[in-house]
Amino acid sequence: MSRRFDAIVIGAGQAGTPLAGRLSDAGMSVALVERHLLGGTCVNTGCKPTKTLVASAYAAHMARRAADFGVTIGGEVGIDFAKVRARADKISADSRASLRSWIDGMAHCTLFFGHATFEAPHRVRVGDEVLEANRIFLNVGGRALVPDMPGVEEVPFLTNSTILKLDAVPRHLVVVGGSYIGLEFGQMFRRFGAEVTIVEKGPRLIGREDPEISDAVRDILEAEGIAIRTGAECIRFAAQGQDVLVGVDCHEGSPEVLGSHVLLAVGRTPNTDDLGLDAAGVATDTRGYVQVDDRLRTNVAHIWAMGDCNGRGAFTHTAYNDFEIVAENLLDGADRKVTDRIPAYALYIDPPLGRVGMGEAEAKKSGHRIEVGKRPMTRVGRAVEKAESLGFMKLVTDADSGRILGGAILGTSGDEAIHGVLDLMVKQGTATDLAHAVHIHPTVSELLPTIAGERKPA
Ligand SMILES: Cc1cc2nc3c(=O)[nH]c(=O)nc-3n(C[C@H](O)[C@H](O)[C@H](O)COP(=O)(O)OP(=O)(O)OC[C@H]3O[C@@H](n4cnc5c(N)ncnc54)[C@H](O)[C@@H]3O)c2cc1C
Ligand SMILES: NC(=O)c1ccc[n+]([C@@H]2O[C@H](COP(=O)([O-])OP(=O)(O)OC[C@H]3O[C@@H](n4cnc5c(N)ncnc54)[C@H](O)[C@@H]3O)[C@@H](O)[C@H]2O)c1
Repeated sequence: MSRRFDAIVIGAGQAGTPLAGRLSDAGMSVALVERHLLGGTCVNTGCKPTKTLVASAYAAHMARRAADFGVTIGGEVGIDFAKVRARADKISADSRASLRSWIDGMAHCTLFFGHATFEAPHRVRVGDEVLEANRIFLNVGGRALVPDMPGVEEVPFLTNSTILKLDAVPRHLVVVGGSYIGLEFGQMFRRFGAEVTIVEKGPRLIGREDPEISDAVRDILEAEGIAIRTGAECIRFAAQGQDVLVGVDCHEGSPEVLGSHVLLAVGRTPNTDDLGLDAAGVATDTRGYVQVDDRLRTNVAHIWAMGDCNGRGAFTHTAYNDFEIVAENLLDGADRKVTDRIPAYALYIDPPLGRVGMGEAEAKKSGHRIEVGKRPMTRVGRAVEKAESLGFMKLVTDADSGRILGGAILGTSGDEAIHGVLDLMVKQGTATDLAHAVHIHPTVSELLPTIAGERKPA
């Protein structure tokens, strides 16, 4: 016997749970299915634990720099890694508990724990239960990609999930992949006391950013003693006693790195391979991402896909925005679209990189005649006062219309201050609008109007 619902939501991630809540509030009966932990990646193995660990690493770093501020600390700064980990574990657990009480309070929502697979376009199996619904919403997220690199099966390796279970700081952490996950964990473990080597196959770190951002990030990390090997074209692994030998074959430097631990941070893959999508006729692309239209409908009219599994975003805020698009279109008569979203994100190294819209190279490539306003953080009063003046801020505008095309703040509070640019872009503001805004002193944001007024052809 199957159980009928108005809607089935598969995955209690960043879009699934709020959607279940809105549908339930609208009086619909909802089955919410989760196979592992409520909150998905962000809460359990992504944003929340990592940003908690980043905060501990920052505290250690600032404690080591105490003398710069005229503060004395009696003796060396130590790391109580068990406490560091417990803090992250608790923040994730608290978040799960709060999600559980939210879901339990939903009037028309039934929570099923188990792995969901399609049996037919309207039918989903979860263990012994068979669920049916007129509408089905996928929010199944993704997991760490483990490519078929030579030797990878023969050595123990860590992913973003398993690294959170370490009981001690690795002696030498070799991070494969020089993007978000690799750089955040790399810097954090360096600050916890590990030797760290980051191995990136591309010619530079965070290869999607403007080269000057990649270069500045590299300088920041190297200044903390992190070894960086870019252009590592032939990565391979071999066990050597308790350690792992990572072959990098770079053009210069040692051809191999011997690490006590290896973290694979080379991208993510969607959790769509074991969902029985064929039984529902839902199409995916060659990498397994569910194909959706601008309103997040799949090729099957009663099935939607939200969050990382649709390949249209890879962040918590984009997954949550997917929920807003689907819910408002369905329940409020709205017509919201993914393409209305302005790309924005932050890289949580220290100092953080806040990014919005296009970079300089991308703006040029897309045919704009551009102007750029730029300032090093050494000329941002607040950064100097805080003795955190690494990095720079940059604004990219269209020379003809004055429209803001994008911005980057690699610097203290860059993740927060970038929202001043983002909010103006949402309203299609111009550089003159920004230049005329009177920002609060002393802040990092107060220099945004200044660089908007000082922009030059680029
Ligand atoms: C280390 C790391 C750090 C990150 N830091 C940030 C950050 O600082 N800021 C940011 O914006 N983003 C960050 N992200 C990305 C962010 O975590 C994801 O973009 C976000 O969690 C995606 O949400 P989602 O709802 O699409 O999927 P998820 O949160 O992954 O949720 C999917 C859920 O579906 C469940 N599921 C899967 N298949 C099935 C099935 N067949 N049946 C039942 N349940 C199923 C899973 O168990 C999971 O709970 C980070 C990611 C990582 C890995
Ligand atoms: N602050 C944040 O918002 C945040 C933090 C962490 C993760 N995330 C999300 O998680 C996702 C995954 O992050 P990620 O860093 O794993 O992936 P990514 O796709 O951003 O970067 C993967 C990196 O690994 C490199 N690479 C690929 N194959 C390699 C190989 N064989 N050897 C060496 N290097 C190789 C790539 O060139 C690239 O630099 C991101 O898309 C991001 O959205 C976000």
